[in-house]
Amino acid sequence: MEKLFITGIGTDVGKTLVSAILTEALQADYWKPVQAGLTPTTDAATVRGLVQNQTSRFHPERYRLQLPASPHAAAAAEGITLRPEDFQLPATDNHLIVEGAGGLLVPLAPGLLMADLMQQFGLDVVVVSRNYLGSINHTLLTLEALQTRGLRVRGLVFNGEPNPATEDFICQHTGVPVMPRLRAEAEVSPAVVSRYAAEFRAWFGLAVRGESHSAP
Ligand SMILES: Nc1ncnc2c1ncn2[C@@H]1O[C@H](COP(=O)(O)OP(=O)(O)OP(=O)(O)O)[C@@H](O)[C@H]1O
Ligand SMILES: C[C@H](N)[C@H](N)CCCCCC(=O)O
Ligand SMILES: [Mg+2]
Repeated sequence: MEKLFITGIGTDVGKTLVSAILTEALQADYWKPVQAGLTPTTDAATVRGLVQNQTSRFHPERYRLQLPASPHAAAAAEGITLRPEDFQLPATDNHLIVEGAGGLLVPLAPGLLMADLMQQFGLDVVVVSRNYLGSINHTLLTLEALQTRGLRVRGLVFNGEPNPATEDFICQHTGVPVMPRLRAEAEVSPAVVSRYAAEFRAWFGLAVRGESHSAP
């Protein structure tokens, strides 16, 4: 079973889109433990709207915070303190996609980072790297912090128009497995997610939906 934590090199890098693609590819369950910002929509609602298979289940967020801000600030604004013991992975026999908020070292509470929660869950990690000037540094910092914490990278996803100089350097320098890349799409739709999901299924060794072979 694939149980994957989706993080990124920052906020707005495409974690929710990649989560939707992985959820569709694996017909996995989806869980966003901490949602900061509820309007115009939540990440779980976005993924639900992009996924077409009937198997995926969407587990309720543990925290739904009003402010679209860092989770520690959004929680403080509501007088809430997030604690590690508040979080338990949803029980499921299915594959599971867990989406973080922002990047790896985003604070949840004083002294508590998203990375601490990831270590608590012990899941393999998917890192989303959006291509922009500065993304090499942000990607290498993220991968180094994951390594320092003993978190295993299942795959890196480049998002945005290809930049071979950036992507080749990151791949050669770190040696992390690379998943299919995403182009900048004119619109993000169920059809786009379905197209990428087929590529990701192949990457996982799932030639036909639901039929599994050995993963790389
Ligand atoms: N490849 C792409 N093509 C077109 N639009 C994209 C692409 N990747 C991401 N986007 C858009 O960029 C925005 C940010 O992406 P997304 O919501 O997936 O980021 P995120 O990393 O999940 O952010 P957060 O930290 O808030 O969870 C969204 O509007 C999304 O639809
Ligand atoms: C509100 C936003 N879309 C994310 N959910 C949270 C991003 C937190 C970023 C904190 C930081 O790194 O400064
Ligand atoms: Mg998101």
